[in-house]
Amino acid sequence: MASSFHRQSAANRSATRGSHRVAAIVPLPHHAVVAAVAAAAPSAPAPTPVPASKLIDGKAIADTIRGEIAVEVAAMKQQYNLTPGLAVVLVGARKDSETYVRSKKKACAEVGFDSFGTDLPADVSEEELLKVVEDYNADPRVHGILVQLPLPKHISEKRILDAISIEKDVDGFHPLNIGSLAMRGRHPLFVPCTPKGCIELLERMKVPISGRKACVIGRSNIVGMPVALLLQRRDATVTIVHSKTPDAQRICSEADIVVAACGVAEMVTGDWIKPGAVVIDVGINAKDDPSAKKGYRLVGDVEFEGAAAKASLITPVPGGVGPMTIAMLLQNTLESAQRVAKGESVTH
Ligand SMILES: NC(=O)C1=CN([C@@H]2O[C@H](COP(=O)(O)OP(=O)(O)OC[C@H]3O[C@@H](n4cnc5c(N)ncnc54)[C@H](OP(=O)(O)O)[C@@H]3O)[C@@H](O)[C@H]2O)C=CC1
Ligand SMILES: Nc1nc(=O)c2c([nH]1)NC[C@@H]1CN(c3ccc(C(=O)N[C@@H](CCC(=O)O)C(=O)O)cc3)C=[N+]21
Repeated sequence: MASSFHRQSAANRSATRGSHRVAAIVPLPHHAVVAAVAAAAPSAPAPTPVPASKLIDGKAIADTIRGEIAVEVAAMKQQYNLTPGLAVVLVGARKDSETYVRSKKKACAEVGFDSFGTDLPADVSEEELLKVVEDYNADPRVHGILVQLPLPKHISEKRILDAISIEKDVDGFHPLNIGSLAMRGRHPLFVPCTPKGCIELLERMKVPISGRKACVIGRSNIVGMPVALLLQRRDATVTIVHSKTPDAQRICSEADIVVAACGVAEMVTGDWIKPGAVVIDVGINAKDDPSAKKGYRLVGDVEFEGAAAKASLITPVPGGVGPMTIAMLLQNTLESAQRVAKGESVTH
């Protein structure tokens, strides 16, 4: 049906120099009108689907990694009688944070980890939160501690994150971890989860990194800067663009690999993408969508359809980097438990 409408309108178009309104003024056969109405409802015509061969299926890759982790956990229980444990601390009742924390706990259960959780009210004092972190630092059942961000305004994020014992900092946010990432010959204890997930996607998709031009859009401590450092460690030539960069679009359009982490919904359009580039979209933004059950849907920092038309490979949102972040959190927690099991001392 849809194709017959397209054929019909194409025929009409030649007589009217491309105006789509022709469909309304030139009588169409009944079946074409039905197709036109279907195509117009509920809003714009559906875009051409992105071929599966272009998609980086982060959810499937994360599922594979979680399967690999579950095997390691079972072996560790056998060999060392030790179960990895992750503690997740949530302050306040932000809906998105609650959702993430729930999925982290579920992911722990699925791979056979113990999970510990502390939910605190939004008005908890900094001292009380510090006490929770210190208790987890001292608890031998806990190999990883994650304090869900953002924290309420009255609490110093820096003070809390600095209090997490470096051997349990599975988020990899400690300055020593980031510092090690920036130095040749050094290896951080934990690589931050989202940046690690981006690299894992490139590696599992066999995307060459060495010698390629990469553009990272964003320079935050938790995504942009560490992802740029990781790409650079793998011998990419990396340019970081940020909110004060003039001509970010032109710079980006020269890159073979683009990592978008600017926190601006659908900012990176097709014009930013060099034909054949690989696009990793870290962004998670809620966009109003009355046709969606929840009234919104998730979109990335990349305008997906336009970028996909240019890219050779692209991550979707949801189902791209997000699930990898959780898989990498599990992997970091497993590594932490393995260090304990093997009695490895922690040095930088
Ligand atoms: N999938 C996942 O697991 C995760 C997803 N996210 C998502 O990733 C995105 C980035 O997160 P995060 O790094 O925490 O965000 P931040 O807001 O901390 O940082 C955004 C960065 O983008 C830069 N930026 C902002 N506007 C522009 C612009 N117009 N042009 C170029 N650069 C710009 C900022 O520049 P400047 O430094 O100059 O201000 C800043 O460096 C968000 O969409 C977030 O929701 C985050 C964590 C995990
Ligand atoms: N200490 C700390 N560490 C974090 O790693 C951390 C944090 N705080 N605060 C918030 C951000 C955000 N983040 C995400 C994790 C998973 C998905 C994810 O799984 N997203 C799914 C969709 C989930 C949905 O449907 O809502 C997807 O993209 O497919 C998204 C975002 C971790 N963060």
